[in-house]
Amino acid sequence: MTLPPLPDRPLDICVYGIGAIGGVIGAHLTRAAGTGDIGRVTLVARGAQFAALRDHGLRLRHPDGEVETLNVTVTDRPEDLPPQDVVITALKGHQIPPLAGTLASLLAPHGRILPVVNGVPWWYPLPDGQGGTKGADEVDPGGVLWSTIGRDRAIGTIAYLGASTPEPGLISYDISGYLDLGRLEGEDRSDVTRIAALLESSGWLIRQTRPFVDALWTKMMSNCSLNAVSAITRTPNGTNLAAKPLYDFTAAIMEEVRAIATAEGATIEMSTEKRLALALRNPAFKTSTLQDLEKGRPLEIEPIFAAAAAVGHARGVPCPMLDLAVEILRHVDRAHQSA
Ligand SMILES: NC(=O)C1=CN([C@@H]2O[C@H](COP(=O)(O)OP(=O)(O)OC[C@H]3O[C@@H](n4cnc5c(N)ncnc54)[C@H](OP(=O)(O)O)[C@@H]3O)[C@@H](O)[C@H]2O)C=CC1
Ligand SMILES: CC(C)(CO)C(=O)C(=O)O
Repeated sequence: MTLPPLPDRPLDICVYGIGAIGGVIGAHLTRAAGTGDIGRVTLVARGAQFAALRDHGLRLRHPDGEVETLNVTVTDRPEDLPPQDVVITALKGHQIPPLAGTLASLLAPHGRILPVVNGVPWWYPLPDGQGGTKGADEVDPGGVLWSTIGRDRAIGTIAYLGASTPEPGLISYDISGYLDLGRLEGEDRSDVTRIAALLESSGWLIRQTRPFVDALWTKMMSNCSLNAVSAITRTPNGTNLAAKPLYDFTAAIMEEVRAIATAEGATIEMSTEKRLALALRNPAFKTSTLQDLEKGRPLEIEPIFAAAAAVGHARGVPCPMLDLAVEILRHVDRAHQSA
């Protein structure tokens, strides 16, 4: 990796996309702005969310129900911001490629990007068939992020938590959790260590699972199954898992993703039964895919489900249940978008 090191001063941070996850991360960082290693913290939002945050601050509903109001520095004009040391994107997978140029311009030459995203991340290297690597086409069509931003700048970031946006300006932190940060084995991790410490100082629980592919595919196991089934049925995990055929469908996808993970050199330690039992602890939680469906938004089908299936196909791992879920979701999404 030939990136210049991060500067030896507090780091300016921009959180790009203030929805559920960006709202929770942005709130924590804003509270800690100007302390320790955290410099200025700026949020990038748009539309009604931008107006509400600017005019009334960010209201964070904690998992215990308490609501905290924070004054935030927010803009809807990222092009006006000075170069940032760290950019955290909390966008849907399909919302990132169109922002490749904006994100590249926003980053200082030494800037790092933390894409908090479910699914196969755009920086995840897959064989290009010519002895090199490339990103997943389903995630980064045409390799625009790969070539414009560059995968070296990206620090893998996985959100193990549940959040939602009930109304503009209100971020609901529904299921408390942690962020898992990492790079692939063999890559320089000094920036990971520093940014992990910085996030921890803002009140986050941070893990740095090694090898990081284990964390990545463990999360993928949940998303490909729980998120898919909830969007197909339009009901939360608790309702789905109470019906044996849906429990079995969810579990079958989990096992397929486990096999794909193994082919990718990753180990998913958690058993399918344990993961499903964990989901049942929050039976009413609506996955982010179900939240999108209910809000009439496009679903993250290609970056999460189709990309995972594509990795399976490329590795020769059969994943018929995941394929079925992808096809049903594409139909659901098409019907929904044309309604
Ligand atoms: N919600 C959850 O519990 C979890 C989500 N995740 C993952 O985290 C990622 C983020 O998800 P989540 O927070 O739920 O998504 P949200 O849709 O809640 O948030 C995305 C935000 O980015 C905004 N945005 C999109 N494009 C732009 C743009 N060009 N300029 C400014 N703002 C923009 C959206 O605005 P607008 O509303 O106008 O589109 C929205 O506010 C996803 O990959 C998701 O799968 C991971 C773990 C849990
Ligand atoms: C909370 C969880 C793990 C559910 O699968 C998730 O990541 C999501 O809703 O996107």
